[in-house]
Amino acid sequence: MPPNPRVVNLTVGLGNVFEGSDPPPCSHTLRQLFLLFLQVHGSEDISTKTIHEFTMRTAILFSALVPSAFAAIPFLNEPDTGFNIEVVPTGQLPTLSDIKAIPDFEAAARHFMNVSDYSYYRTGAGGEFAYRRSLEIFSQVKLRPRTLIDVTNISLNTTILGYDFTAPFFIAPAALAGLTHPRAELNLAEAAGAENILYAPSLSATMKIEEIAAVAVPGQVMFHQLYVSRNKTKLASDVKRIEAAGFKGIFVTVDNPIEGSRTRESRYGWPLTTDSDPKFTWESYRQLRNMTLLPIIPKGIQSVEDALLAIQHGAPGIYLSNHGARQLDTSQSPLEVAIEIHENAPEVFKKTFVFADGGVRYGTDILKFLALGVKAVGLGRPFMYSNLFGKEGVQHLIDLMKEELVIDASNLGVADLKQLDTKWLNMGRLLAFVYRLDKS
Ligand SMILES: Cc1cc2nc3c(=O)[nH]c(=O)nc-3n(C[C@H](O)[C@H](O)[C@H](O)COP(=O)(O)O)c2cc1C
Repeated sequence: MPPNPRVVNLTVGLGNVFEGSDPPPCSHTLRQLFLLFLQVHGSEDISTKTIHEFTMRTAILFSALVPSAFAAIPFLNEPDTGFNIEVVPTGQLPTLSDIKAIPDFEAAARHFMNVSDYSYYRTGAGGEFAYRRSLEIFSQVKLRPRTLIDVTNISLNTTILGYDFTAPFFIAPAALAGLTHPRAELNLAEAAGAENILYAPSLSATMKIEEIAAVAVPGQVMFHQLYVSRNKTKLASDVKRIEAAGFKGIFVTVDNPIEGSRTRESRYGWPLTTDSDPKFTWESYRQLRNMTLLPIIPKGIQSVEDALLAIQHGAPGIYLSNHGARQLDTSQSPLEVAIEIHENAPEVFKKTFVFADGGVRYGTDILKFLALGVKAVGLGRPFMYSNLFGKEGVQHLIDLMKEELVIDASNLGVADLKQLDTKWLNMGRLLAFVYRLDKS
């Protein structure tokens, strides 16, 4: 018997609806389900009511099945794009020109670094569920390209808190760059200077605050990360040193009242690199702001409530981050935080400058953050891995990302990055993956 065209249309349509799930349930399965449904109901009638009932039941069925299907997909350190690190002799790096995309740097690092040092960079907290989600969530967010748009003049130039840079991405603060290169943070600062992108060294850097500042090229703007020390004399001294060395802004880390439980790293006896004050509150944030004229941006905002509190307490910017998922496992990914804010208090993106990082590896990842209203997007681990190749490696990463961004923006049909908004994203599908706050 030829298939009933109405059944075919309906099931193909439903296939599209559920295509956001991964793997997509195919139209064939849906057709079988629908035929089964008709059989159970003992009816040949395909009325609107029957279709409606079938749709509702199938939706319920798939909403139960899809998350488990998704969870069953094994995590890939890097998607397979044909980079064969196995041909490189053990203990050697590939040639830099073989690094064609940002994830290649991590494959090279895992191959080259000793397991203890690699584990320090790579570690997430707990079972690393948040680490994996921060990376995987981007592939669940779909782009909606527009066509027939002149994209010949895309500029990546951007302004961050009044300072001009050549790209809307930056080098996020990460401790101990010396594990990858003897010149440690100096390479990162120099590459950022040569390319005119923002770099914010960590307070737990291998090099001293002043040593990093000394390699800045004339006019180069850098921010600095700050942990709020329990020792108030040290805290005052840290702030003064950052200011005196010429840094133009401070990211104060607020997502680590105490260090996270980092299982992978703990196997190798890594000591704590911070002495964060667990008593640090919004009131102390106000006091900290009185210690300097530099803008102090809370780094590690993970909810719409805290984004609003930061604005209430006069923060000149906020930084959405879960510390590379190193603090609290199963904390929502920063992309989800951006969505949460966009859904519940979109004015945040207008009232304050929003930075974000976490799992960013592709040009499209950056475009998704920008579409939600984030203005500057950070990368942590990739830059640390790129430092294995020295300053040249860091610059190679920056060039790759700039190139990808232009290519991706062109194919998305965005002539000007400032035009990006959620119309370029499939928001409906996206919201199916995030926790939506109860507005009642
Ligand atoms: C090895 C390592 C060290 C880090 N050290 C710091 C730090 O000292 N201060 C801080 O605020 N964040 C630190 N972070 C978090 C980064 O600033 C950033 O939030 C995170 O790496 C972004 O995620 P990504 O690695 O997926 O890009 C560190 C991250 C890594 C991987």
